[in-house]
Amino acid sequence: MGRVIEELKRFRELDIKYSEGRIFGSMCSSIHPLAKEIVSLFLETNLGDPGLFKGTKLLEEKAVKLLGEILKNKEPYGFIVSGGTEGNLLAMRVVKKMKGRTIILPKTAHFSFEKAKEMMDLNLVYAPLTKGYEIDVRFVKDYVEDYKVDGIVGIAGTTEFGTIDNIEKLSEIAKENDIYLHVDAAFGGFVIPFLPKEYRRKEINYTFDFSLNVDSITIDPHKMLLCPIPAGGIIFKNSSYKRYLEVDAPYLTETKQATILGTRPGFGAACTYGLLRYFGEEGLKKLVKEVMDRTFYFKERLEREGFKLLLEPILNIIAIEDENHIETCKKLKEMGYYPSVCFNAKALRIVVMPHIREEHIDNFIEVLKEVKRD
Ligand SMILES: CC1=C(O)/C(=C\N=C/Cc2ccc(O)cc2)C(COP(=O)(O)O)=CN1
Repeated sequence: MGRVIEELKRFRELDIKYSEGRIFGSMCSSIHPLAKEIVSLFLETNLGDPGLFKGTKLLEEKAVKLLGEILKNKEPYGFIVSGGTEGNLLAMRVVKKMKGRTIILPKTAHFSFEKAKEMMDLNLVYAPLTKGYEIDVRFVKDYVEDYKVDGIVGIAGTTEFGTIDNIEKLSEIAKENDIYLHVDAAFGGFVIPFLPKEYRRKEINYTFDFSLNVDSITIDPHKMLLCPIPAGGIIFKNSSYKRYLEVDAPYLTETKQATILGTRPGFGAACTYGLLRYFGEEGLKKLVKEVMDRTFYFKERLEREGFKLLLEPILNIIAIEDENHIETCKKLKEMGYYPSVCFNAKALRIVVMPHIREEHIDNFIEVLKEVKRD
């Protein structure tokens, strides 16, 4: 066995480690030490055959219940799945069966909806963005008055900018027109509810949960809850949505299966429950405050060096204006730094995850200055 491990270690050494402080474009981070212990406990569990793993299935149900509490839903129905992509795919599966195939969504929508379109033959209508990079609600309101729309997608914490669509207004449109509303809070779900008041702005509507007329929400533990991959979350308003998801699964210990993955790990559910119990509301508020403090340290340092941000950070995501953002990003990667780029704007994209410390920010800014000098 030692021979195999030695060979595998040589490959692992080729990976960049979050702890090196050079990964600036990831929405994942170093997993919490507690998670490592939970993974080893639940590594061989399979939620694809829950009758064999009754304890692990109970933990998934308890994790869904705790996510329901965060999302103001007393009777949540859902799963800990492989990621935000599977969460969004499951929501689109329900929309198509329940209502139909036309979905209106913002241009900031994650590309997982393009996968859903190809897999389910959806008709996606991309709504334009406001100057604040939120979905243009007026466009949505006008469009649904003229055309049949079956589902609306709003993003609570966009991948590119961390902006928050006005879910309250979208929920009013959805209710008035009997349209399904899915909220993609894959990233924002573990940030927005815990955002300190000093980082909340009066012009932004932060409400995105089931207190509104919302049918489903994606919320990913393997992003800001520091769970190991894979751990996505999909929560529906209640168990009435079950009938649109379940297929017969004759040879399993249970006769129905709803998720896209059949055989699926149980440690994601165990880590979600374990870390939610470990952190609690105060722990998550502390974690979010830390990354927001560092986001604004980053902002101030950048602006002091003459860089311009595309918008004031809303969550722990920074967009740095750059006419040659693709080239700049390429050069930074050649120098060993890994930010990302925006799609709907000429800007470098930075996600300030917990593994990024102030000294990493200082080093990044020195390298960025060098790249921009050349
Ligand atoms: C709003 C939204 C997202 O920002 C998102 C992923 N985002 C970012 C995924 C990512 C993670 C680590 C990394 O190094 C690079 C990218 C997904 C898909 O989530 P996934 O399937 O878990 O990747 C859905 N919605």
